Amino acid sequence: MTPLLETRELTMRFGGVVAVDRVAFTLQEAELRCVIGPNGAGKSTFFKCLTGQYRPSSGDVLFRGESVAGIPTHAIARRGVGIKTQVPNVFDGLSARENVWIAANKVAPGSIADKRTDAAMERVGIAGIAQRLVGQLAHGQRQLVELAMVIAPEPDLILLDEPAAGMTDEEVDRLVGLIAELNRRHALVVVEHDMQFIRRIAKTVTVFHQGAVLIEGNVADILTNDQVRDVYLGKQAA
Ligand SMILES: Nc1ncnc2c1ncn2[C@@H]1O[C@H](COP(=O)(O)OP(=O)(O)OP(=O)(O)O)[C@@H](O)[C@H]1O
Repeated sequence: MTPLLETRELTMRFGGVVAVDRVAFTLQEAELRCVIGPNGAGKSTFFKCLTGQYRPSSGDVLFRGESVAGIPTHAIARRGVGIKTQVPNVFDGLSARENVWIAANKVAPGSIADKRTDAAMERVGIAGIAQRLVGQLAHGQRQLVELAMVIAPEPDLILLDEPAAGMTDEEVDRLVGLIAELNRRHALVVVEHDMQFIRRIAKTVTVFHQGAVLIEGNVADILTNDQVRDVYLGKQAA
């Protein structure tokens, strides 16, 4: 079966630094995959190659078997990929609902956008702040508005880069439940540094180290793996 998302020999160099080194990654329909690794392991660069923020130096990224390497982020989104980057992507001067509506309207204009906007806000739990200006919301609420913007176009695949960053404990609790709920309808790739968060959401985990995949497996095995512990502690992998 053609994977939903695949990378082949994916490589990204910055001058002499090989940030992503011939990575082969496969995600099937309906999967939830977490990508972890210590600082500088290449997670963000890998994410940016998936989302069109970077054009890979070599290798390929395939969505449903078609190459998307190097095409712009908005074009990848239009193919059915919801993307939440680390950089906020909201209009502060507009209401929460207006922001979500703009995202929905890009893919399905008119009354369908209205329906999808309300459904996404309900799913994320922000219907109560629909009319509030985004610029006046707390950080965690803004993150939820961004998540509603990601799901409103009803993507097949959702890519999240460090979604728990800067959230309060309460907001993280909510995000944990939300990711499980999202995974009932969407495949997800979650890039995350925070191991406590990973412990709570992950099923299958891919560990990056020095730009390459060190190991892949179920979360319980990964979190008790000696090699993984060593690279997090800054020791050389065996
Ligand atoms: N724009 C860039 N120019 C030059 N080098 C870069 C650039 N972006 C990343 N790198 C280098 O590539 C390597 C991988 O960085 P990357 O940010 O992808 O790692 P990461 O796993 O996301 O780390 P972190 O958890 O700290 O965000 C590092 O050595 C980093 O210094």
